[in-house]
Amino acid sequence: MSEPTPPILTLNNVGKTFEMQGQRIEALHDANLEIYKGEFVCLIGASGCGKSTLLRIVAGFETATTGEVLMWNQPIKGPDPSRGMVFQDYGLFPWLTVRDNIGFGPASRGRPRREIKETVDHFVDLVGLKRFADVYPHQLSGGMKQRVAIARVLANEAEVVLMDEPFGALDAMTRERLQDELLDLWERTKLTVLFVTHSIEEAIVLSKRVIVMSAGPGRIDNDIAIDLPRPRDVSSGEFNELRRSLSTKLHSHHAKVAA
Ligand SMILES: Nc1ncnc2c1ncn2[C@@H]1O[C@H](COP(=O)(O)OP(=O)(O)OP(=O)(O)O)[C@@H](O)[C@H]1O
Repeated sequence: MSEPTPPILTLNNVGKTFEMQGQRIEALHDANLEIYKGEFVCLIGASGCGKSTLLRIVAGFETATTGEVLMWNQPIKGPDPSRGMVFQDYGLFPWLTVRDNIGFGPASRGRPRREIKETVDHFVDLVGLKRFADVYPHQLSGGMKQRVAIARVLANEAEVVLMDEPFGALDAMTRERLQDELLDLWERTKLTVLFVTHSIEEAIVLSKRVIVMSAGPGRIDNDIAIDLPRPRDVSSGEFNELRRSLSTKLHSHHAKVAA
């Protein structure tokens, strides 16, 4: 019998406490989570409940105070291109063209020029920016910038894409279009995505699983499978039922914290 595939990411009793001006802030308490290759998982929860902290620990930008974080059963010891982060403010280099932004990772890892060109051409095409390959970030719309940021992570051979409210700064129409594009990319590339959002609707549209977090201290409260067929119809009864149930869960946590 073949061995079961291990999770791509594992969090075992992960905690994070920050020290700030003599105060201790428990940003994350005893978080346990397993994510399997190819899953699209959204983290949702009130402001300050530790979503970004959890993402940054997985990225390797922060170290956990307690517990362990593993990728393919190996401890995460720092940032690595296999875990690429996409931020709300894009994080592009303004002095580089779209092409050079996307090729930055492979170039800094010393890949041959021809290979870099092929990689960049492939990803520029994949995110539909062929016509804009030689322009600078300030010449792009927000949606286009976010596509460059995603292509940059993919060109760097990320297996896991960590997205911290990537569409939060975009207008509703652009946001919906990018959600569709991201789902299309995800289906084609079989990426594993861990995505932070404040929007219940966005979480249900995108996810295979929604992780509900709560504050004071930050922790994981629920892990909910979203089994709706794709593409998801935001006006369907089942979608609304899930929206209501997630909203109730989020608000009951707020109420507990406030009490
Ligand atoms: N570098 C830091 N130093 C001190 N405290 C921090 C630091 N980073 C985060 N925190 C604290 O940890 C807690 C969790 O913050 P975090 O940014 O992870 O929450 P969040 O759920 O992502 O919030 P939001 O939805 O508002 O972005 C907050 O109380 C925050 O003030």
